Amino acid sequence: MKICIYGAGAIGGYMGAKLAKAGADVSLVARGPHLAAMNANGLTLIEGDTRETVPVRASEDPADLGVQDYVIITLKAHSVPAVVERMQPLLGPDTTVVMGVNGVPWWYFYKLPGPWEDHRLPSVDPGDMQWTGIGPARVLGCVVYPAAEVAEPGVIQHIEGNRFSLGEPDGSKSERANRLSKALGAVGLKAPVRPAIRNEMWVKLWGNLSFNPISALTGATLDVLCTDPGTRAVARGMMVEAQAIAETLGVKFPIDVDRRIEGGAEVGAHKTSMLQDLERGRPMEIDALVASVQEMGQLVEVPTPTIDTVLSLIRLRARVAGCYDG
Ligand SMILES: NC(=O)C1=CN([C@@H]2O[C@H](COP(=O)(O)OP(=O)(O)OC[C@H]3O[C@@H](n4cnc5c(N)ncnc54)[C@H](OP(=O)(O)O)[C@@H]3O)[C@@H](O)[C@H]2O)C=CC1
Ligand SMILES: CC(C)(CO)C(=O)C(=O)O
Repeated sequence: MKICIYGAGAIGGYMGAKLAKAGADVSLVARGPHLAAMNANGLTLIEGDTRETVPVRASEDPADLGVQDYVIITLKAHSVPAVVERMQPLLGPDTTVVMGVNGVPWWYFYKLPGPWEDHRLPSVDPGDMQWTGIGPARVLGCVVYPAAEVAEPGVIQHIEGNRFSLGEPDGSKSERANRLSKALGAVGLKAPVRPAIRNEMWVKLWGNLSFNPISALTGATLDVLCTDPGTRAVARGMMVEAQAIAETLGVKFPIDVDRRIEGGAEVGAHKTSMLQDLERGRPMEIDALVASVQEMGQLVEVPTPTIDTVLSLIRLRARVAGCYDG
């Protein structure tokens, strides 16, 4: 089974190191000093007290790697449209593409029964580039739970978690999902196949939608922003609006908003990825995490006054910092 991880930074590097260590046929698409370090010295994974280095096959050019059974995309959401053309050599008629990316996925409405079936989302898929160039029939949904970072080029620091939930857009228990689930399970990751992946996606998105921009606007870590009465109320307002949108689309939430905020607080003094990106002057995932939910609200005619307010603030904050051009 040939697996290629496209955008093997923190999350893709973590998964790639686990697969490579177990002898899987895995290759990585990466770039810059991180790619150079992996090719020179191998990929190092620090997990708990263990530090292990494995040789990996890595390239910036997908044409070096050939047609794959699975392409697992672990780029930041805004980086995907630009690589669709470049990834074509990896895609054959039977290639499955797993979107290991936070936020509302571009394929969200594919095979979603109801009035919006096959609707496209310009906020995450401008010009339908992914819908046309990857194709929703190839896609296996994924919710990414581990936390990791690139500690230095070629070195991945695992922080916590090992679950990558998988799910077909139509909820079926497919052969392709089961095969990947087993392959990831065999290397020590958890990859359950879920019958309703969108439900799980929204629970994760609740946090990213609200905690990420609030942390970037305030500089506060999760423990602080989830317990300060003012920012907690803002997060709650955004989550309640998101819940109304999702429920209109048929989503069922297994927990309530307050439990989700408590879960955020329990993570502790953690800087969200959006705050980290702002501090490092890197592009921020504002469209996939926040603008996409506003767009869905407009589609299903659910008002989003709190999301609108926070979105306008975070957009301007990010533009001023040179981290966003939307
Ligand atoms: N890190 C985490 O703890 C978590 C992340 N996620 C989500 O997972 C996704 C991936 O995040 P993360 O792993 O942190 O991101 P990273 O930025 O660490 O990884 C993406 C990698 O892709 C590389 N890349 C970008 N464009 C290209 C290109 N054109 N060709 C080759 N390589 C490229 C980047 O290089 P460069 O650095 O040069 O841009 C980077 O090394 C995001 O959606 C994120 O929100 C979800 C849960 C937790
Ligand atoms: C906020 C958090 C920890 C969970 O919602 C996250 O996923 C992120 O930092 O991007």
